[in-house]
Amino acid sequence: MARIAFEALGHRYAGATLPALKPMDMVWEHAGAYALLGPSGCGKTTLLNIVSGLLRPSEGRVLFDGADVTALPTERRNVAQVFQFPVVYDTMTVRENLAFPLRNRGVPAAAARTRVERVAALLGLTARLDRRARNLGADEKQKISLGRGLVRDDVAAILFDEPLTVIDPHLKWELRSRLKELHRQVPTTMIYVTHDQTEALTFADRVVVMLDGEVVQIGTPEALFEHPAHRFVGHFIGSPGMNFLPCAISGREAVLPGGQRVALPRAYGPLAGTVELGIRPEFATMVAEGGLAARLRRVEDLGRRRIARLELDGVPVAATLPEGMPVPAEPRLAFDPARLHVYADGRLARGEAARDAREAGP
Ligand SMILES: Nc1ncnc2c1ncn2[C@@H]1O[C@H](COP(=O)(O)OP(=O)(O)OP(=O)(O)O)[C@@H](O)[C@H]1O
Repeated sequence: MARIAFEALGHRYAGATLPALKPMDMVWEHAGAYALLGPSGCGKTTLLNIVSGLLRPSEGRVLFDGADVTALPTERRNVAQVFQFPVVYDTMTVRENLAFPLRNRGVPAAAARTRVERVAALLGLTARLDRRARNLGADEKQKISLGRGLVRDDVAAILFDEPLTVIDPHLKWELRSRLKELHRQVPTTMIYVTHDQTEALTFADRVVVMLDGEVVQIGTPEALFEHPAHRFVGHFIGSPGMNFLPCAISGREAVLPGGQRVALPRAYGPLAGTVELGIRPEFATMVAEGGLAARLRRVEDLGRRRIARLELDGVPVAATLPEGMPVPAEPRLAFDPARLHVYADGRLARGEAARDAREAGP
């Protein structure tokens, strides 16, 4: 397993006007489970291919445990890769397929057998071990691909590129949990590319959120939920996503477009660009009295909770309608002050309290 560091890493494809990756510095720790999450075209595959050595970056360096691997081809990086579509030898049995990466490395037969059987058990392939791969369905072939990626325990990293794309939806949940379990048992640096937030949040200890060739936040699933560093993270993570209300900041208050005022947990200095108040629907609650006046558009019953769709000073807002509360005739909305964030041009603004704490740090 390796600690992977990027130094001023960037990439522009030949002839492209915009960079696929903007210059970035970043570290992925030993044995971490990382997910690269973002919409199509944000640069996830480009970054993964730079890590695997399939692509040489146009700028900067990649280090594995401090050693510069930027110019090394894939076969000299000691990485395992699992792609979207199965890569299996049809004429071999499942056991032979799984053992292949071990045989290639000269792992003794007894050790290889133990390892193959362990991985097969984790992926639910035990009963199929002596079947030819050719006779299996797409799901099972992809499980073999996953197994071949996971079977060695001496790799620098295992790279997964949307590995559950061909997997049947009901199996996806199961495989996600199995991969997580495998990471617990064999702590290897794992990098998992996906555009699916559920996959990223289930698998990863740290999620790397990308947008337009930039890493906009690296954080635990909790951090992405509690403190989205970028408007995009607030919107992309969570269902429904975070609410954003245009506002003006006046000391410790946000003034909404219709003039209603919201008390803030901290003061903000002058902010440039478009300023917005961010609040997750989980922390915006309909109340019987007090709070802010709003107009109710509709209520969505999601089974375990009810989401009210409102307009607050003309801006659409999703909020929580507490269990048992009748739909009010005159809707009022209260925000949990500790959960309010302010964004300037899409980026989280640090308030005075946060700034003081940072300055007091080492
Ligand atoms: N070989 C290439 N030549 C030129 N431009 C490319 C090439 N491959 C990717 N790009 C561009 O680089 C940007 C990043 O692409 P990349 O494939 O890394 O994104 P992604 O997040 O993996 O998207 P997807 O989920 O659709 O694979 C996109 O604008 C894409 O069009």
